[in-house]
Amino acid sequence: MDPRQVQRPKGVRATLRLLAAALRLVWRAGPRDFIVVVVLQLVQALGFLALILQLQRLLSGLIDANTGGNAQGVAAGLVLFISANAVMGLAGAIINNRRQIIGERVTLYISSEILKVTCLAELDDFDDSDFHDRLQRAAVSAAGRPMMMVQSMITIGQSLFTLGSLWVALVMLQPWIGLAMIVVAVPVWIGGTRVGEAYFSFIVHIAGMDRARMYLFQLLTMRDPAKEIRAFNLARYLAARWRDTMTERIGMLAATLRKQLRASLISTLGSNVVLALAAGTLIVLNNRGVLTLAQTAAVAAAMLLFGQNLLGSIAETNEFFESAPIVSDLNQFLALEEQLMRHRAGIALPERFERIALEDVTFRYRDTNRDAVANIDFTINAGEVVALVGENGSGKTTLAKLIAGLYEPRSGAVCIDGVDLKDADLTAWRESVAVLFQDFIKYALTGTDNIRLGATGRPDDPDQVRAAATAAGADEFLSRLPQAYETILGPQFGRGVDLSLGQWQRVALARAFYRDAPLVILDEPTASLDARAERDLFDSVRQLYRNKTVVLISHRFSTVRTADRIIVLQDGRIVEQGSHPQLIANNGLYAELFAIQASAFIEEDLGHSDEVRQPVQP
Ligand SMILES: Nc1ncnc2c1ncn2[C@@H]1O[C@H](COP(=O)(O)OP(=O)(O)OP(=O)(O)O)[C@@H](O)[C@H]1O
Repeated sequence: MDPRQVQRPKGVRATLRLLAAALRLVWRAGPRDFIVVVVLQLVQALGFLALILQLQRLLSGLIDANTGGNAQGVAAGLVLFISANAVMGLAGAIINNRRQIIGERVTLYISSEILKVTCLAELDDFDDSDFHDRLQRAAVSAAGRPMMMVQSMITIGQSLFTLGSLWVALVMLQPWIGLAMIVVAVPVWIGGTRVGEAYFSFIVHIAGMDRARMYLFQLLTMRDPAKEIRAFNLARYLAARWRDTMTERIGMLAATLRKQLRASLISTLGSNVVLALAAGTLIVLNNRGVLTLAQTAAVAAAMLLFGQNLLGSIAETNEFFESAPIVSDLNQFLALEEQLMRHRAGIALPERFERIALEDVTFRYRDTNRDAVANIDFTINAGEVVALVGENGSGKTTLAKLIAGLYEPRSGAVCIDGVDLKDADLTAWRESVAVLFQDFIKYALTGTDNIRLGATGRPDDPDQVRAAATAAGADEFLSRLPQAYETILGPQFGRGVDLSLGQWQRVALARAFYRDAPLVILDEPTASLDARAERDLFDSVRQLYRNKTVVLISHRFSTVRTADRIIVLQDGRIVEQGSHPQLIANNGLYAELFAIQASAFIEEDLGHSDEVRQPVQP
């Protein structure tokens, strides 16, 4: 992604707006702790003011006492001085304690907000690498940022209170020095913004690369890819590629850190020069008798504290400016929620539909240059079993996703009882659809959970879970597991066990059965099933889906031939449709594909017979 496309907060106003947004964030995450911290910071700052003024009084008292004055005032002043110091120490301890919990709460709040957006995002967004980069920046790069920003904000807030009260004390003691102290802060501000910009540019550049690196890391550490990576001896090769991307990242980070260091050094130097000039002025004022010794000492102490506080807050300021554009970027990501929500609100569809009509539907995936499906026109009536047939890449799954409302057509419409899905309440429509994808998820959860995920809104009913499993042919093996249905399916958690691919497919089918939706889309439901399981499945499908509408995708003609209607796709277009006998009589693509599959069986059979018949030549 071009980093110039990313909006950054520019100028004092934008930074202040961002600060306000960050404050809102902290407020929403935990208002009580926030108030406690702010009040204590105020106490600390006032404590500083009291300390400085008390110091001057103490010094004057001491000088008075030395010259024969009253020493009682000195003792009382000393008690006040120590009390103020103790209160400040206590306040500091409580602030440190509370800000940790605020940071955690803000992280929890932000992560939940990020999840809200990702839950609303559509499949099309997940096909978009820019969306993944933004998500990566929000979830990974910005994950710790709210906490850092809050912490630096609190420290800066504390420093600002302190600096403010020291500044008031300085102005009261010597206005010119007070003015000079404002100038000291300018290089710190400029340096901070430079440091922040450098780091944000790095983060924007690195997002895609970081995702690729994490992907390689997952390939090497997750269970699913482990077998192929070992069988192909790929581990070392992939680890080397991972190391290369990591090394490249470190190189880019080092260059960014050099830029940051340069900016920090220049700003520190600038502030120190102004401080030195102010100190020189103070000496001159003392030498000329403009300030008394006590005043000079108090101003010097205040200046020292001011300088220390300011220079001590450079790291925090840099961190604040580093976090600012990242948090601004995060805010922009979170703002997507509103846009995505608008997309979801729409006309409510009836629970049971009568007709699904695809009207001249054309769809092209993002960043591709050809239509995956084009000019598709057909109708599915409630209760029909419609099969989609065609060679690999002909557009069957794409059509299924369009019907399920997972993608929006580029042109044309998918209408449910006359309502275009574009205008409908998609969440409600998806409740009416049960889809079993060919690449279904193998949830590393219990058998019960794997089935119950089909309808999480329904009250827990073990009988229904078992009924769905029985219909899908999964009850037999699930019951035999060590903890039966409560066994975790996946050995990576709690002594769970893995299943065979065919068994997994039956569990996924059970999930679809359990959903009990009026429209069922089965994308290659029998791909991993043995012949007996396939036959059993279709017996139960007919039984279970007597009152339902079924869209069936399969390369197995034994499976599709029973459908009421078969739609044949080629290169994303419908080339034929009809019942099995009609399509065979048509002698078109369907008949050709059917003949190829049938002859493959026969040839295999003959080939095997030949092998048996012909003796092996020595
Ligand atoms: N997310 C995607 N992004 C870009 N192109 C895609 C995406 N998914 C599928 N395609 C492309 O769309 C076309 C149709 O794919 P689709 O998955 O619908 O085919 P299919 O008929 O289901 O194939 P198969 O029989 O192999 O499952 C293919 O050319 C494929 O490369």
